[in-house]
Amino acid sequence: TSEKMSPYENYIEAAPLNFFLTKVFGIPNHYNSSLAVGIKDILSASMGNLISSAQFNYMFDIPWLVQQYPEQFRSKPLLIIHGSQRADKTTLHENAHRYPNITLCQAKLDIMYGTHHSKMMFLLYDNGMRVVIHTANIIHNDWYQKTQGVWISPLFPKLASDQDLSQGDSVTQFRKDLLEYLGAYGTNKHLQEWQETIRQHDMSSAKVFIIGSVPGRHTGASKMKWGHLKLRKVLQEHGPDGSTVKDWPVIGQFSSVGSLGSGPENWLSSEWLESLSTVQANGIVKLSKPKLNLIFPCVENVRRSLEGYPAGASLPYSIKNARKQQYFNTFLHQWRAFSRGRSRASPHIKTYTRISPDAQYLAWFIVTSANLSKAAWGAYEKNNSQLFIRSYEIGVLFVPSKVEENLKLFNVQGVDSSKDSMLFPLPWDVPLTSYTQTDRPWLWDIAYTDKPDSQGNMWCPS
Ligand SMILES: O=C(O)c1cnc2c(C(=O)O)cccc2c1O
Repeated sequence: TSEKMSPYENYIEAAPLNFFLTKVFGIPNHYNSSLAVGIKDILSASMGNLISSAQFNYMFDIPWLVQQYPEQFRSKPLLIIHGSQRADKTTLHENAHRYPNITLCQAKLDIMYGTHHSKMMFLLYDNGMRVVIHTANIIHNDWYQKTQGVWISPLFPKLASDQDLSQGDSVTQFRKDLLEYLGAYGTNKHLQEWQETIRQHDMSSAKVFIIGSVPGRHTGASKMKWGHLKLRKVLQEHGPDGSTVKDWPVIGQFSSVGSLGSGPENWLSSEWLESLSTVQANGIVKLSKPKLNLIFPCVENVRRSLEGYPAGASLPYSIKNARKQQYFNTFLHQWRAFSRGRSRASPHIKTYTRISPDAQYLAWFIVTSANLSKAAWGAYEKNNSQLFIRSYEIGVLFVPSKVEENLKLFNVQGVDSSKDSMLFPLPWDVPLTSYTQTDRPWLWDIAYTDKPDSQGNMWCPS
């Protein structure tokens, strides 16, 4: 293995949470030197001597992906898990065809409008494996000038062959939940081989919970396994206590918005917010529903971004949905990330958290592929007896007590001098910045021709 400290080891002491943002081209280097990684860093030989890998995603530029691996790893077996169908699937196969080491696996999407959104890497080395859960498509633009989130697992060592395979799970049941998520893809030989590989690795060092979504109408014991009900279940058991977070706001930050219903009580402020404001079930404290703050770029945020209006091609909020839910605008705040040098790096990251009113503490934090939509998080059906989910999503939930035994909260800014504090590297600025009177949420399918963007262009979608 390489003698020099690998970039990952350099960061690990500064990133006890393994939570990084992607490097951004065109901002001062300081903001790319700590807590930031590029795809080449993730795939670099300093992370391990790669034997094979798997890439779960929505969009793939296969020739570009191959080029992101170090030359000596470009012919290693690579499994690509996608949700493309019909012409998109044909195109993917045409692009993969010339790489004998690449195998394609199509995730079943039997439900209308469902997508394979999940973004995850399995990296198998000669001395263990890593799991990477992130928010970026496998295309150049997603790793160039956007704000994206990446969780990189510690190196999970291989279990000794005589070791009982039931060993090696973590306090958050990371491996069990990951295997259950993979099980939902059904019987695919290559995915089943990866499940066996995962079973052979000790993942006891994983300190995050998996919050996944898989398409289906989930009932009975499966109802709480996915989407916002999985979050609700984890927070009931391991969340903050009600007295601590009473009246703490919930913050949602995302890069796309679905059809949320004609009023907040249809889904947003009812079942969805109820899950995000769940506290440990011991308290009988009847909590008032907390304030909900949402972060989604306004037109000006997009216009001024490094990419200009084209950043909005990855912010697919449609006028059709927007006009049906004007109430949504009352929750909105601007994208601002001055603290991370990324106010102009348009967000494609999705994050959710519960934060103290003075913005000093976090009760928990999620980075995920899931945007603000019923398709991603699920919606109750049949009198709350089933949860209907359309898409595959995956994210990780950080809970203080699972990161460190007696840690109750994460610190946000300035470090609380008390020993039991841990700084959480927020991707965006607090306090939040409201929209101005004239600000409107970015909509990707209308024209903006009164002011040119940072590149001097207008936006005239066809
Ligand atoms: O990251 C993703 O999984 C993802 C999924 N879908 C889209 C769409 C769309 O579905 O129309 C448009 C533009 C960007 C994305 C995107 O970035």
